[in-house]
Amino acid sequence: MSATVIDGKRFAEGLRGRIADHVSRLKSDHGITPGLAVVIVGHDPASQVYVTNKAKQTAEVGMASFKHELSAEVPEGDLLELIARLNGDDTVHGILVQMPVPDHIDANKVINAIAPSKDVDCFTPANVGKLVIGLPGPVSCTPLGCLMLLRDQLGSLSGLNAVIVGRSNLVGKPMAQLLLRDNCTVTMAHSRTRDLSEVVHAADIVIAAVGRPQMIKGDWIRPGATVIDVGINRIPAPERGEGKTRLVGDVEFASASQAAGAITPVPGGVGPMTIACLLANTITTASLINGLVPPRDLTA
Ligand SMILES: NC(=O)C1=CN([C@@H]2O[C@H](COP(=O)(O)OP(=O)(O)OC[C@H]3O[C@@H](n4cnc5c(N)ncnc54)[C@H](OP(=O)(O)O)[C@@H]3O)[C@@H](O)[C@H]2O)C=CC1
Ligand SMILES: Nc1nc(=O)c2c([nH]1)NC[C@@H]1CN(c3ccc(C(=O)N[C@@H](CCC(=O)O)C(=O)O)cc3)C=[N+]21
Repeated sequence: MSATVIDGKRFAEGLRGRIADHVSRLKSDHGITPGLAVVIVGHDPASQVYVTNKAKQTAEVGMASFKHELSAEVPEGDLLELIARLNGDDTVHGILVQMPVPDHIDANKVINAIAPSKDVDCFTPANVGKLVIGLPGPVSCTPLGCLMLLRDQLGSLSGLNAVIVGRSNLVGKPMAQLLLRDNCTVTMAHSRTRDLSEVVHAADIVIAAVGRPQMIKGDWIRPGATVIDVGINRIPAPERGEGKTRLVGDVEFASASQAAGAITPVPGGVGPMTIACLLANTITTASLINGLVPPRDLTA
């Protein structure tokens, strides 16, 4: 069997189109231009690409985009001061500090400095709490993107066995909350999980968020399962020429796509959805800051 390849890139384009429509309504009906500030510390080339894509897509949907690049040696206090300034800036409705930050900076301090009302990553304890108990607010971007692709593919997720490999605050944990909300039976696997291949084999839905290139093999996948590959790993690709690299996920795509019913590719799967959901969250925060009800249909 050969799986349906889920086109996250195209799905994200559609979502950005709906976001652009909503932005123009916010402008014309309420005089609000949603604004997103992205802060990057250091010069990691992969992060730079990601931040540049984000800025470009933010502008394309009609939002205001603010980019702040700080040197890798910036003192923690300067970063916290910048965040405080953005918290107080009425043209900014969303603040994203690209992770990871350099070792001399305490990531928890940075997260806690962001006003929850502008926390479009859904990193602050206040917003994580809202997510868990189901109150309106931003929803973690990557998990939200995965959920949208799953709903589009499967319709109802009710009663399905979902296995999430990886338990980070960024992906695994919020993913579990969203799938639980959609009535999946959720299992979280991690580096101490025994018999991982068997745990994965029980899943109707597999979410791979490990950060290990092609670790999850095709024969672990239950025939017909839906596989969402969050991993973004750059590996050497000598076949493309000396020193060249390519992106692969955490799933061995060639073998897994023989077993799965549907599977996301890397690139072109979850990644573009993450950025589109970030823009959707900026509409949510811009609405709430201005006392408006955030649109529910955008990411439904
Ligand atoms: N597409 C997108 O938009 C995004 C992609 N990513 C990518 O997703 C991947 C995961 O990111 P992130 O969640 O931040 O990663 P983290 O490194 O924070 O977490 C990795 C998780 O995988 C678990 N793990 C590590 N090794 C194994 C193993 N051998 N078997 C089982 N579990 C294991 C770890 O377990 P333990 O807790 O026990 O250590 C941990 O929970 C990365 O490739 C990242 O680049 C991330 C964000 C967005
Ligand atoms: N505060 C914060 N929030 C994040 O959401 C966050 C972060 N920090 N740090 C890093 C990770 C990683 N991440 C990605 C998002 C999109 C792509 C993406 O668009 N990928 C394209 C390919 C891009 C390429 O070619 O390099 C794709 O998969 O098709 C990748 C990675 C968000 N993260």
